[in-house]
Parts: sequence; structure tokens; C-alpha cells
Amino acid sequence: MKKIGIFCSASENIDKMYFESTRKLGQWLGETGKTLVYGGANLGLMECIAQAVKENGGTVIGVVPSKLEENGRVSTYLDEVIRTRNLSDRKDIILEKSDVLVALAGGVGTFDEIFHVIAAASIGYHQKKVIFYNEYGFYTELLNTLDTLEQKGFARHPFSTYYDVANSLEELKDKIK
Ligand SMILES: Nc1ncnc2c1ncn2[C@@H]1O[C@H](COP(=O)(O)O)[C@@H](O)[C@H]1O
Repeated sequence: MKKIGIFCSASENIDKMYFESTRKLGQWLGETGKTLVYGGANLGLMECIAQAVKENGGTVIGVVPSKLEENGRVSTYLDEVIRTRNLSDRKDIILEKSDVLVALAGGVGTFDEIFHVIAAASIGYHQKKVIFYNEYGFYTELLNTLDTLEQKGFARHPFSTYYDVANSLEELKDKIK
């Protein structure tokens, strides 16, 4: 896979272990000539992944909503900027431009993006998967909740149709190589 869409935290107030693992992933993406497609902000893990991809030879596409630009929050590591009106357009464009979507640790913005992609797949708009990067067990509780929903009949198709889980960097590399 060439174009890797990444959803991740825009927060600076998180444990440094998340920055370390994001940097390692970005380094590998850059070294293997991948293109990062992400939200284009210069904040938190978002800036961390963009910097690591760019400094290691990869290409960075930022999908930037107008508010982010108005607030001076656009990363300087972008090779290409795609401007959008709002967060909804941004989700559609990140999805359209990516071969696969990877969810790193994040908050409500990241969760919104994950569920946008899964919900669209579940009614047949696309066949792209979200890979939960579950390092440090960050997504274990959410994955348990999804299992519960499925067991209770709230999934039209098995959720495994729409997402995958990588518990380590090696597993993630294997799934997106
Ligand atoms: N205000 C925002 N700034 C940057 N990125 C945002 C914003 N709102 C949504 N996003 C997207 O969601 C995640 C970051 O949000 P978290 O709540 O920190 O997880 C990121 O993937 C952005 O594309």
C-alpha cells in the first residue's frame, strides 16, 4: 500500500510514549517511500507523524479545513495541501485519497474519523479498512465494546469486515507494507 491515511491526536498533553511510537511509525513510512495523508495540523501526534515521514523521505499530504488555516495551525511539513470547508469534507477527502486508514491514539476527533470510515463501509460506500494501532492496549476497551455490539446483533456484517487490529509496530508494518 502506498497512501496511508492516519488519524491521531492533536493534543500535546499526552504521555511521551505515544510520541515515541508515532515517530517510529513515521520513520518507517518515510523510509519505505509511503505517502502520509492526514489532517495537516501542526499539533500533537499529527505534527509528530508529519515531521517523521518528511524527514525520512516520504511525502506528506495535508487535508486542511479552513478553520485550521485561520488559526495558523497548518504544518510546515506538507508537500501538498488540500483545502476543505469543514471537518466533514476533510474526512471524505482523507478517505478518498488513502489506500488504508490507520488509527493511532487519539481523542474525539480521531474517534469521529474512525467511525466515519467504518459507518461508510458498512453501507457500501467503500471497501477500505481502518487498522487500529493498539500499542499499549489503547484501543482494547473500544474493541471490546465493538465485540459486545456485534454479539448483541447491532452489526449488519461482522465488524472484522471493516477493521483490523495491529498490536505492535511489526504487525502494523505487515498489514500496510
Ligand atoms: N481542531 C482540530 N485540529 C486538528 N485536528 C482535528 C481537529 N478536529 C478534528 N481533527 C481531526 O481529528 C484528529 C485529532 O483530534 P483529537 O480529538 O485530538 O483526536 C486528527 O486526526 C484530525 O484529522
